[in-house]
Amino acid sequence: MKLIAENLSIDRGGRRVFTGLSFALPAAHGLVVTGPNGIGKSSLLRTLAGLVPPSQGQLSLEGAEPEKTVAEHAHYFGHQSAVKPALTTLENLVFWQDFLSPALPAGFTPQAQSPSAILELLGLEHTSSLPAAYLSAGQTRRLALARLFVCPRPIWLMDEPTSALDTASEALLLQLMQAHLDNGGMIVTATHTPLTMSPCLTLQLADEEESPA
Ligand SMILES: Nc1ncnc2c1ncn2[C@@H]1O[C@H](COP(=O)(O)OP(=O)(O)OP(=O)(O)O)[C@@H](O)[C@H]1O
Repeated sequence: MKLIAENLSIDRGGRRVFTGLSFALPAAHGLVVTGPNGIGKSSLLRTLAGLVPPSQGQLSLEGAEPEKTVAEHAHYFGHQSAVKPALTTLENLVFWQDFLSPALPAGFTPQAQSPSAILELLGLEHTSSLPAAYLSAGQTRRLALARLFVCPRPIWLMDEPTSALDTASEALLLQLMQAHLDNGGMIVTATHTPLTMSPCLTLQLADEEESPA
């Protein structure tokens, strides 16, 4: 399995954010996208997630389930947590498990976890019958993360994944990210915080006008 971006251009609000971006990400690899504020890291992740269409260029996933798009092979873990506040934490996960369809291309074989098992793993079991509106910011992030485990998909798109997490939760997140790579998954993450994943590629976005000639 390989995620390939060819000659991508992305526009936001009528302005070109970047152009001519290409990369290839093999299975079981992470890709850390770095660059200054406003350079287009979140926009790239949103394009990979199918939320912002590219103005030019192509995305493809070699070795994918043929009837599914790149976005249908991906989980998007963005700034907003996609948590329904009126549902309990358990109901949130049951909803996502019913709503999302898994993608299990060759070489990617993790089992879906049950909502209650992943709540326990992420230290949220005591909140299972609590409306998600009552969770703290860090607990809400952990619930958003739990969604990635109830429906296995090989590509994780993670925008500043450590935000709002305490030190222990951040360490657990890094372990889970590494386990995802070890299972043959891929992670594209935009971050200002150094993250340890192995093997890992980097993609530095830079303002073309400020790049050396
Ligand atoms: N919905 C939108 N409408 C118009 N412009 C937008 C929209 N979303 C983002 N932009 C613009 O696109 C550019 C890239 O934004 P983006 O959020 O991708 O940057 P970023 O590299 O992730 O920044 P940061 O490090 O601050 O999170 C910025 O100039 C931003 O103002």
